[in-house]
Amino acid sequence: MTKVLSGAGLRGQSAGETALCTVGKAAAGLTYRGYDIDVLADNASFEEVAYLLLYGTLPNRTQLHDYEHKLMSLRSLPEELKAVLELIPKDAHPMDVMRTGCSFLGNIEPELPFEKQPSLGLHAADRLLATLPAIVVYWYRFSHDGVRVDTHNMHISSLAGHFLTMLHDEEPSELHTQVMNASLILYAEHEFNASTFTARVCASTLSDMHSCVTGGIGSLRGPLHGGANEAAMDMIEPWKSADEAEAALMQKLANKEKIMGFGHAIYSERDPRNDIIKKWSKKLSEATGDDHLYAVSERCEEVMWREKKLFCNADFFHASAYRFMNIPTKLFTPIFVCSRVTGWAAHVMEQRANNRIIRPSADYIGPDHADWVAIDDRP
Ligand SMILES: CC(=O)SCCNC(=O)CCNC(=O)[C@H](O)C(C)(C)COP(=O)(O)OP(=O)(O)OC[C@H]1O[C@@H](n2cnc3c(N)ncnc32)[C@H](O)[C@@H]1OP(=O)(O)O
Ligand SMILES: O=C([O-])CC(=O)C(=O)O
Repeated sequence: MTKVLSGAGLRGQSAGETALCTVGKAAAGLTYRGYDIDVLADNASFEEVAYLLLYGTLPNRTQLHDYEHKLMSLRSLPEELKAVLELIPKDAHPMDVMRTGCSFLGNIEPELPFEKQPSLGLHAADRLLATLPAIVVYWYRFSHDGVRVDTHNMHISSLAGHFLTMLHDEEPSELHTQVMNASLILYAEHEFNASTFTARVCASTLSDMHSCVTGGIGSLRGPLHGGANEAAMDMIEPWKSADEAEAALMQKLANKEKIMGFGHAIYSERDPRNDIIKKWSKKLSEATGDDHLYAVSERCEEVMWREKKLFCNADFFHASAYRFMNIPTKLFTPIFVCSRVTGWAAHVMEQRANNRIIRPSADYIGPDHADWVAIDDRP
């Protein structure tokens, strides 16, 4: 059996410096470059937040206009990439599609020599930010509906609106655009979480942006990280009332199961993003005439706090919010990618600006010495 080391998971250990984000300030706070998450979610567009993370300051009106137009102009997918996406079967997981799409784009549009001109990294980041939503929705609509979506839309400036329009073939309501915008802001950045750390380790070898982001997608996929929004939906979907949810959840806790969408490696009191997405989930529940899903989610929150003192993380109320907007469960974690790519890329740029290869040590727990045994003498 594997021995769990006291330092397992590197919890509480600093692995470097960042100017991008604070997580768990006074046990519960979150800021991006000093701006509080509540303020950003209430006032900013996702594009403003992306600019803040990647370019270092909030854009003025002209800079924002230019940035939005730049991102819009980068939405088209190359024909070779579309051909690859069309080969991926319908039952593939969209996170695998994104991983492949990102990696393939790196073959046909490799990042130019960023060592000589660091700003080339930002161009690769902007291209990924503009194309990742197109990659996943193009594949989804082709494999599920046989439709080749035109991803080059110069009409809708927000990534939130563009994503929902490509997915549903119609422009979203104001409410849906607002919720998606807030969701993208909440998911954009989170210090040295597992996927960002993956991207930074990759960057520290002086690898290219596409490799760093591809690695980030792979790390985010797991249910202990970004995959939790999808896993939370799978859990709550069958429960048709709050009482049914409570009984089923109590059984899961008795079985010592992990409940997806609860707990956090850094926050100890609450996840500040939960109040924000929960508020939007409630608004959507009222707007759609939902008669149980929001109540089920709220009861899960009550039971988990009462029984385990565990709070909802950013993922839990995202599940119901996305369902109310008719987003298929399999696309929940890919939306997280469309947002977190800003954080990953900003960390890659930060790592490159002050780089030393990341190479920690391990505490060796194997045998001191092993005598060689010839192959025919082995048991
Ligand atoms: C966007 C994001 O990535 S947010 C995280 C999304 N992930 C999830 O929602 C998955 C469910 N949550 C978890 O697995 C964990 O809470 C993590 C991975 C987020 C954090 O993990 P850690 O910091 O290692 O916390 P750890 O696992 O040590 O938890 C401490 C105790 O609480 C328990 N616990 C933590 N989270 C949960 C949970 N969701 N359900 C049940 N018990 C839990 C653990 O079993 C452990 O109990 P023990 O001391 O009796 O063994
Ligand atoms: O920070 C973490 O460990 C997980 C994460 O990415 C997030 O909560 O957004």
